[in-house]
Amino acid sequence: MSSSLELFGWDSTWADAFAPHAAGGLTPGRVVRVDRGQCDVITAAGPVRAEFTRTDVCTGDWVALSGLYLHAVLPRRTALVRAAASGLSHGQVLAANVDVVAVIVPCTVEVDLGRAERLLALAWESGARPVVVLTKTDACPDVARVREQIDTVAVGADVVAVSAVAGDGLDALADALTGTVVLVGQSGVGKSTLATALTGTDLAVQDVREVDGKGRHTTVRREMIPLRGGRGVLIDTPGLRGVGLYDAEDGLHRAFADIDALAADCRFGDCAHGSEPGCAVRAAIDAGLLPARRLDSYRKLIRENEWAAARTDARLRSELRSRERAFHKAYRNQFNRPGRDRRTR
Ligand SMILES: Nc1nc2c(ncn2[C@@H]2O[C@H](COP(=O)(O)OP(=O)(O)OP(=O)(O)O)[C@@H](O)[C@H]2O)c(=O)[nH]1
Ligand SMILES: [Zn+2]
Repeated sequence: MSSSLELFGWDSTWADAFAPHAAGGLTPGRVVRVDRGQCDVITAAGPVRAEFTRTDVCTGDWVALSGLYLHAVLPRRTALVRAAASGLSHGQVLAANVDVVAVIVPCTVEVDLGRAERLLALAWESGARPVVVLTKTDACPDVARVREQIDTVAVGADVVAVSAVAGDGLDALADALTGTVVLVGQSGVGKSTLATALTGTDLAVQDVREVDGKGRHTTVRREMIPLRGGRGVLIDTPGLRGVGLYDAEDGLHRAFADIDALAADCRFGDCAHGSEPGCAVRAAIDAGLLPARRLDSYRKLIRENEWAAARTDARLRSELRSRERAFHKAYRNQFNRPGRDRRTR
C-alpha cells in the first residue's frame, strides 16, 4: 500500500482486515472529517469527499470506499467516547483508532487533580495509551511540586513536562506522541500551541477553501494532521472539552489501579473503605502513602459514571413511555371517531 496511507497509520493489520474488501474491488481510506452525510477521506490517491448513509462514522475510522460511496467501516481498535450531549441516550464517539490520548495539564494554575483523573479514566477506557503533558513550565515557579502532585494521579501513564514558549521538552514529547494522537484538556491549557509545535501547522489557519461536490466554495477544517517527522497524525476534533464519563468502569479501574491494588488486601471483599476493620486502603491513607483526596475522587467518579448510566436508562424509559402514550392516543382517536377524519378529507 502506498506510503501516503502509511503516514496516516495504515499497517499490515489494517491490510488484513481490509483484504475481503480489496477482493471486492473497494478502496481503503481514513476518515479525516465528518459532516452530515458526507465525509473527507484520505486515500492512496489523495483526499476525496465520500457519501455515506450509516450513522456510526467518525474521524479516525478506516473505511472501504466503492467509488465515492462509503461502503464499510473496519472494526475499531480503540474509540474515545464521551457521554453524549443532552437529548441523546448513548455515548458519542469523538475519535476512532486513537493510539495515544495526551491529557494536557497546565502548571500555571493550581493543578485540578480531579479533572486529570477523569480524563485519564476516559483515556484508559478508550483503549489508547494515556500520556500526561504538563504545559507552560516556563511560567511556573515550582515545576517539581506540580510534577509530584501529578505523579500521584498518573498511575501507569508517562508524564512529560514542556514549554512551548522556551521549547523545553518538545523532543521528549514528540517521542511520546506517536501513531494517532489526540490532545484533551480544558480551554486555554495550551492544546493549540502544542498542536502547532507538533505538526508544524498552525491549526488556527488550517481552514482551507475548497469546492464541494455541488461546485460551491466551502471552508473545510481538516481534523487529522500529520505529525512532524512522519511519526503519526494528530486528530483535532471539536468537542474534546468538558468530557463526561460514559460507561467507563474499566477505564476507572485502570486509572485507579493503585487503590484497587491496596483494596485487594482489605479484610472484606466488599470493603467500602469506610470504618471497616482491616481496611488496607484506610491504612495506606493513615500511613501517608495514599492521599485521602484520591479515594474521594475515585468514589466521586464511580458515582458520576453510574449516574450517567442511570440517567440514559431513565431517558430511554421515558422515551418508550411517551411513544406508548402516543400510540394509545392515536388508537383511541381512530376507533372512537371512525370515519369522521376520513370523510372530511
Ligand atoms: N507561558 C506559556 N504560555 C503558553 C504556553 N503554551 C501556550 N501558552 C499560552 O496559553 C494560552 C492558551 O494557549 P492555547 O494553545 O490557545 O490553548 P488551548 O488549549 O488550545 O485553548 P482552546 O483553543 O481555547 O482550547 C495562549 O495565550 C498561549 O500563548 C507555554 O508553553 N508557556
Ligand atoms: Zn477497604
